[in-house]
Amino acid sequence: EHQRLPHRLYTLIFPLDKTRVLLGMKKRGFGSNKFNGFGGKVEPNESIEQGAIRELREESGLCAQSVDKCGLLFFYFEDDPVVMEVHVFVTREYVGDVQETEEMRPQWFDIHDMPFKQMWADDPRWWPYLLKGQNFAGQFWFKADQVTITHEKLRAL
Ligand SMILES: Nc1nc(SCCc2ccccc2)c2[nH]cnc2n1
Repeated sequence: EHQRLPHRLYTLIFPLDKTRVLLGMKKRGFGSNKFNGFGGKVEPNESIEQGAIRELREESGLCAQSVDKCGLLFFYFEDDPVVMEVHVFVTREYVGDVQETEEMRPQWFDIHDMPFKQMWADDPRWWPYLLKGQNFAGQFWFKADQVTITHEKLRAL
């Protein structure tokens, strides 16, 4: 029988504003000291989309009025059996004032000047699809260092 590896659901959401994207410098926990979108685990009592909206509000103070699904990413880490299933969203309609939180120090970046050196190693691979509005699906296999990508699959949907 085909043993499916256990998956855990996560969200990742990027607020866009014309030629800028809001990223957060993660101050603690998983992915700390990297710029990333806002996100985290999906709670049992919410949809994936509601989870993305909740995380954005909790981590940046922004309330998304609408979100667009833009990608699906699977991350495998050496010596960790649980696969991260990350649903990626963008939002262009949001209200509220950006604020620093315990989790995140938000910062706007020009989309053509992304701080990729301070982001996850896979991000430069799928960001061109996100910017072109092309939905994408990707799988990335990492070494235990969480930096080295040993294998990847990525395609436009
Ligand atoms: N951009 C990006 N993001 C993540 S995790 C995003 C989802 C998450 C998970 C846990 C806490 C908060 C947010 C990545 N993992 C491996 N490569 C990656 N690239």
